[in-house]
Amino acid sequence: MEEELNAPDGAQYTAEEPEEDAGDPGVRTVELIESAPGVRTASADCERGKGITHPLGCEWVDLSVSVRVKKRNKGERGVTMKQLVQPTSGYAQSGDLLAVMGPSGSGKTTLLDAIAGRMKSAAVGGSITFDGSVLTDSQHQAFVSYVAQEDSLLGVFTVSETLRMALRFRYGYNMKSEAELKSLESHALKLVGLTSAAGTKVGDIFRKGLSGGQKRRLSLAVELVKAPKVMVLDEPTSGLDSASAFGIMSSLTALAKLGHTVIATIHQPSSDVWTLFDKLLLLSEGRTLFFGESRAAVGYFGALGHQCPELSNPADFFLALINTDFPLHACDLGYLQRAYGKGAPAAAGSAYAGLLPHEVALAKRQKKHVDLDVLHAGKACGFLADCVTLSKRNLLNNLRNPGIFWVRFAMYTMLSLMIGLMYLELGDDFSPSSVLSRINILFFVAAFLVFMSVAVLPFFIIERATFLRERGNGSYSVGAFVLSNVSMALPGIFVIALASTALIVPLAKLNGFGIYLAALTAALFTAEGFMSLTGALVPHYIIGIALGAGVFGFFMLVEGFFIVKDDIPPWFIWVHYLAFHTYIFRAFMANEFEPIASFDELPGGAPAQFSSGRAVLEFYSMADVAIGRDIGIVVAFGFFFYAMYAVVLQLFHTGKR
Ligand SMILES: Nc1ncnc2c1ncn2[C@@H]1O[C@H](COP(=O)(O)OP(=O)(O)OP(=O)(O)O)[C@@H](O)[C@H]1O
Repeated sequence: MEEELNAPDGAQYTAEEPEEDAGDPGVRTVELIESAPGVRTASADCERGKGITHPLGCEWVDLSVSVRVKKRNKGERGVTMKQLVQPTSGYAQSGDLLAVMGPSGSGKTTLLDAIAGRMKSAAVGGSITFDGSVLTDSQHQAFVSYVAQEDSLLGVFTVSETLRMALRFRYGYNMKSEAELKSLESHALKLVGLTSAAGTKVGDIFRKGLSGGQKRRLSLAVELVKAPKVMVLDEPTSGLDSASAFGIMSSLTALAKLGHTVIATIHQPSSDVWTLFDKLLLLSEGRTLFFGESRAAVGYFGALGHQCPELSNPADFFLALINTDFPLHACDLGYLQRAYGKGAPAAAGSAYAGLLPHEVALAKRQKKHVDLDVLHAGKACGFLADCVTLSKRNLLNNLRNPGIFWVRFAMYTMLSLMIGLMYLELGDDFSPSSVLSRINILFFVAAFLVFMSVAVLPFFIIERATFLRERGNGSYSVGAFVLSNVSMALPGIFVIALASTALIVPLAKLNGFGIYLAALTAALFTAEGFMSLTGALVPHYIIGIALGAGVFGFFMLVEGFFIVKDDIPPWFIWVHYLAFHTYIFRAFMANEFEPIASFDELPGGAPAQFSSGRAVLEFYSMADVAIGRDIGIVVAFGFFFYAMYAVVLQLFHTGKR
């Protein structure tokens, strides 16, 4: 079972030397994986390129990335294209650890995103092939795992639970036994050095958990357990101390030696880490200054007149050389670019320079198409299994994250108790003034309890980052995500509505407990659907809260309380129909007033304004209320919001940038 972790395509991974592999004199043997009994280790089976009969990972030819930017010059308007990455060619094959280095802003992330197929709005030129084929989006997701620069983990889960869920998304429930899953989990933990932290919670704003470096390592392990063929990592060592950085890079090297292709950007590798790289791609200002065997880089730059001093870390030397932001040691970049472009590096035996190394050419001849069986192995479970995993996760997350359920539950309970006490035994009072009290309590519940759903938005937006990562890596579909969100939101909503109803209705002695509960549950369900949609539409929760509050405020204004429907100006009447608050208020009003046959007369025997509950409903233009239909409309709005939420996620939250 460890083999699945270690070998992305076990069938193609043998201990035999490939026919035409000339070997590599500069090979290092890596003994880094502490293997479980019976697990092949990197050192036992393969050195770079050896033992892998299927050596081609990915190749890019004349790859460039451009984005549209507004023209900046005075008097000029419109947009122009800005090239973030100039045409560059290269490859990373099974067994390789390719390090992409360059100063900040040099285009490393952009290049990585392009290779990993994560560009949405940018124009990507040239070609990128994996095992000789151009991949579709879904093939990309199965073939390539991407570890982004920012960690996006759910804070309420332990390290072990986080990995278990990643395994469930990969294997579902029938493919692996509990023992096999446990073994995969513990092997991944060993690889990233988190065994002792297996039971530690990731941590969030409510609780302390893993350190930044540990989170980084967990993000890596989450992708590692899926055994992807190609791993693309943006700054896997950022925030780590030098020993941890070396540990992580060692694990990645070992992984590469077992047949994976590993491409990673790295900012400031120590000299120990530098020795682990197989290949190096050096970028500055979006231009490639070097691509080739990392051990050839010192000689290459030496040949161009930039000799790395003895006992210096070559990584530090190169980065200082090509950093134009702080040009303390910076050289003439133009010269290096021209030299690279002219093929000077080929002479140094280091550059791609349009010449495919013989093993890549061989693999291209042997294997023209992507092995679809391998790709399908990337995701071995279906929609239902994903729904089960996501539902379990949502339920636990809702229960464990105080901000999602418990804080709201406490707020609703306290407020409902106050409402119940404020309007104590109102139902026994049939004086003319009780009409106003009844209408006010119902408006307050319909408007303010719904309004409080805004509080959940920040958590939706925090969790969106996790969704983006998982969707980008093909863990599950939008449908499974939304369906499990909806189904797991319902129990919490029902409990909150029940607690609120149980406090308000008996204390205030209102009519129709069951209908009141149904209307409040529907209202909270729909409000949460609206906030989910809002959360998907806005870039930041502050904007989302402002937007949600603004819309809810507007809906309250036109729901028929502050101004009766017949008096709403024609230019706003459409909002009255669009606002789901309207239907909640109508259902509450009908539920309360319909059963009241009469109200008391005014003191002195003068008739009151409203003789009966029916008269109140008529005054508020609510004579036509059919409670079931109105609650049904609220629920329909809820499903509409969730459907729109799914559409927005599908179209705009693809995990690409
Ligand atoms: N959508 C965009 N529009 C305009 N410029 C962009 C866009 N995306 C990135 N850039 C610019 O492209 C350059 C390269 O960005 P990129 O994030 O790839 O750099 P990087 O080398 O990964 O930097 P760092 O090491 O700091 O993460 C930067 O100058 C950045 O401002």
